[in-house]
Amino acid sequence: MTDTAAEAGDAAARDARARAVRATGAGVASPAAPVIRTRGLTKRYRGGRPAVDGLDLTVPAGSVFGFLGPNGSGKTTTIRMLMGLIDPTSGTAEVLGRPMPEAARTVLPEVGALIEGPALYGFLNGRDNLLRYDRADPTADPRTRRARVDEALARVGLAAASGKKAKQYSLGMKQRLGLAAALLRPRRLLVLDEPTNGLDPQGMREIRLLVRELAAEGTTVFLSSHLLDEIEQVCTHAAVMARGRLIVQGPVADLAASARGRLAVTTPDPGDAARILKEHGLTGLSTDGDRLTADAPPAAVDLADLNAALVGGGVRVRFFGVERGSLEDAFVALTGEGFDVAG
Ligand SMILES: Nc1ncnc2c1ncn2[C@@H]1O[C@H](COP(=O)(O)OP(=O)(O)OP(=O)(O)O)[C@@H](O)[C@H]1O
Repeated sequence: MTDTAAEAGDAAARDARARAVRATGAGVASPAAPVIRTRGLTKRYRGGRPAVDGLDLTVPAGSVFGFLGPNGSGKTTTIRMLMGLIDPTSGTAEVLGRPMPEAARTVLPEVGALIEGPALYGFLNGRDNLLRYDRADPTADPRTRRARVDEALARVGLAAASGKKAKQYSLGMKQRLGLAAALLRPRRLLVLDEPTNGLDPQGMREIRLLVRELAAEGTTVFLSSHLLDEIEQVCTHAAVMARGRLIVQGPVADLAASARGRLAVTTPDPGDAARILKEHGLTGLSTDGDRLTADAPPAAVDLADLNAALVGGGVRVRFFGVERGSLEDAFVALTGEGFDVAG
């Protein structure tokens, strides 16, 4: 297909979606409505398999929603469709209850976004970069501009560094300045694409703290990450992507709990312990020094009986218990693959 034909196809699809929205009267947001909702959202770049394939995503209002997946799983492509930067091949996306990309003009002023690093002028200092952003917003009152910029700088901890040129900023400072730009006006939704990518541990902690603060004030935060522990630390909800498809979504606590977890035993007698656990039908045994783990037994098995069997068999038990499943366990169980956290 030529570019023009592809664009014409996009335009036709957009018109069809707009007609469908008008016909159903959708597009009027109710307070309890999800902040993001996609149905069958699909993007196929030229040739190749879909980068995003039939995505049904529901992001509840007030959540910190982690969009998790290994590199190349379709996270950025999804975010770009949600923000109206590219058209879907098929399916629909609603942001703040309105259809995207059709309603981009009214939706985007209520959405703060940080996608693929902020666009900054290196030769301007932090404050002047923000003044530029604020000036570009036709709805921003010039009389309160300085106060707004100062507040945003303070918010992200850059007040003291605001006179420094942006090109002298560390990656973490640039990221925080980008966030400050997103926070120049009140937002109902913040969309952050890998906000801690490339940051040192201290920078990561600062961004996570800020995300929690914003969420506490009622802003819904949608953030993508390829870091499982990051999602477990800051998110209330998560969706897991693999190869363009949604694997699972829901409250983080439920997702982690759905993983069975592991029985762990610490003992100076690991050989005897392994034999006894095997005799009691436990599977997935693995020993590392004095620590033994196994798939958690089914609920019907009383852990007290298992512990008594070990002690009765002469095993000296230092620790015995089931360790909670992590999001990584859930991912591995659902996909049968390891989660590639490198990168
Ligand atoms: N403009 C493009 N043209 C063609 N293919 C693309 C384009 N952008 C992304 N892709 C492909 O689509 C797939 C999904 O990429 P995407 O960037 O959405 O994933 P991601 O989960 O955000 O990964 P990363 O964390 O590496 O950015 C990949 O196979 C990628 O190579």
